[in-house]
Amino acid sequence: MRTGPTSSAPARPGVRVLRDLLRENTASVCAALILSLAATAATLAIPWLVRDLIEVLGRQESVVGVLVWMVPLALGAAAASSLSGYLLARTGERLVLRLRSRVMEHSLRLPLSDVRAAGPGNLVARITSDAMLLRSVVDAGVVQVPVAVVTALGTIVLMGFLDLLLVLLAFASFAAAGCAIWFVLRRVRKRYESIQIATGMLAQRFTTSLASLLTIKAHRAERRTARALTTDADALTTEMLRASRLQSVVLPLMSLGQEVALAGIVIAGSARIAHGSLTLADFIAFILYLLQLVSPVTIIVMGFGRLQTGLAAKARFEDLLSLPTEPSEEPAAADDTVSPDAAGTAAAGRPAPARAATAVRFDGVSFSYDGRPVLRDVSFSAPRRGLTAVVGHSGAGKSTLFHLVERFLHSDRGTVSVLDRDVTRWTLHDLRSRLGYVDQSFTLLEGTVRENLLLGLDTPPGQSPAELDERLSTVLRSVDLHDAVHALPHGLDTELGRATDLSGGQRQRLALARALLSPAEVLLLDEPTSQMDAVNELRLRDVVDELARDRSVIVIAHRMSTVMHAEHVVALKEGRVVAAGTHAELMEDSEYYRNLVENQRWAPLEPAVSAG
Ligand SMILES: Nc1ncnc2c1ncn2[C@@H]1O[C@H](COP(=O)(O)OP(=O)(O)OP(=O)(O)O)[C@@H](O)[C@H]1O
Repeated sequence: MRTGPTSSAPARPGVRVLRDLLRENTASVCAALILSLAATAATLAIPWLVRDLIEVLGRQESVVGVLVWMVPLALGAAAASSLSGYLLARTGERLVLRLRSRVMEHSLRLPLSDVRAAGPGNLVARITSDAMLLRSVVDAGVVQVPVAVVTALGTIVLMGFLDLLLVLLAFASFAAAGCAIWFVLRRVRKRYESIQIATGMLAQRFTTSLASLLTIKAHRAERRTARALTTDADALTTEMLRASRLQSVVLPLMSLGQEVALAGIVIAGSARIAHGSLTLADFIAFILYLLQLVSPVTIIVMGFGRLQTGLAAKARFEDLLSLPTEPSEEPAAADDTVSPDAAGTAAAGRPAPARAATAVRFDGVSFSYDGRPVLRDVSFSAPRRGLTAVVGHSGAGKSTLFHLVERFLHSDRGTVSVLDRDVTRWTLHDLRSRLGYVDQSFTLLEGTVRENLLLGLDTPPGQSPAELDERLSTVLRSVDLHDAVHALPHGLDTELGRATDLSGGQRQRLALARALLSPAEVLLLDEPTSQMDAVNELRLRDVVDELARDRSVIVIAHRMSTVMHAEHVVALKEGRVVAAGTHAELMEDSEYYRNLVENQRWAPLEPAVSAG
């Protein structure tokens, strides 16, 4: 089975999410790095100047010469450090913004099957918690840890100038603690991978639960759903606690190393002072450097911890961004059935296939979901103009036909053509701009009525805002929605989807109004009147007839009235076309169709007329 247009395309290897993002912010990162190094250099000089100060005081000389250096250096270090911190935070925020928009756009361009497999909640977790974790790679990995390493090395070198033996002593204590910490941090990274998976699962279940809230409430399943969510939250907490247990030993291990070093140095240092091989000023400077070493070592240790978690997030981003998106702009292969035909495309203002005899054609098409055959050797065609109805029992494969036309899915065998051209030879953009699609759940986006109506239109219908409003009003009137929309708090500019929404039938009519505005040559309507009352259905049938006058309208119909009205009816049974023709022909020739009509719940709205 191929479940998406791109599943045959090779995965993009080696998406370097961090490198790409950093490249866009090189200047800020470099500035932050330079400022931080400058602050480090100034900080390193301070204990040395303290040593000079003690010596000057010992000789009872003026301290002004030393303070002239010390004060500006201390103030400069503070200023440079704070500016570097701000630049780093700004870069981090920009990076998160860029990353989020890249992930959101990429997710929207993925094949439907990949989005379903990943789960919307998991994708949401990428732009929330994972984005923040990746940010820490920039904070810690690009500036803080490298600068801390430089600071620590510089401090150790200066300590070496003061007393090499004491340095070796300090180094041995820190090295022992460092080895233990390294071992712990490696395990922390593994824990964080599990934490992010658990976070994604929780987000996924919560998102799905909120989307199904109506059903949950109607079935009084709040408590049961909350219990399932709590189980997922528990799993997350367990993982967090495991990570916290590991992390909780890191700082004490470091303190222990520092205390052992301090104790050893005080003992050894006192002995060396008594022996005359170390001055008091050098010893105090050495202790100051040792205390100063704590900060960079803490940054290194904690930074490595954050890096581990950030790198785990980075790997997840790279996995997601490596998934190939739908190829929207691949060049269409040469096809001599296609040529500019301005007359046929005045509405759309773009080239269309010339001599297109059929709007949609299926030639020996088979398709299966995970090896389970859904369509078997399907062949039929829908003419360039007029109404074609597709009928069949629930689960017969009717919606799957539309998904193949739209290239949401790819056939296993056979060819699907639109306007006499194999769908795989259209660019996705061109293909989908020629198709108008009203899906089964007549989905509206969260946005205003106006935005919903204009969705997918490259050019608004109307030169001026007044003309546009007039056009929208006409279309709304034709689906009997004009008064309902104008009764909304802000009319066309009312936000739908949250506090204000439409009824099921109104949503359906709005989705149809959107199709009416579309200049698409082929309209695919998946049960467009399922939620309408008889009056609205009759009205809508007239609208569809009007549409079918100069375009092809293919409708998946459960209502008898729609089917009888069609010029062409295709009957589908368990994924096979069992009959095709007019309603009258099928009533005559097809037992399956007769049974469908006789056993159906559809009630004719008017006496049957012979179609075709
Ligand atoms: N995403 C999916 N993954 C796996 N199987 C699927 C998926 N979508 C649909 N199916 C299966 O494919 C078969 C055909 O589904 P399809 O939605 O095309 O039927 P239909 O004729 O449109 O049904 P209905 O009239 O109830 O909408 C069904 O058996 C269904 O269970």
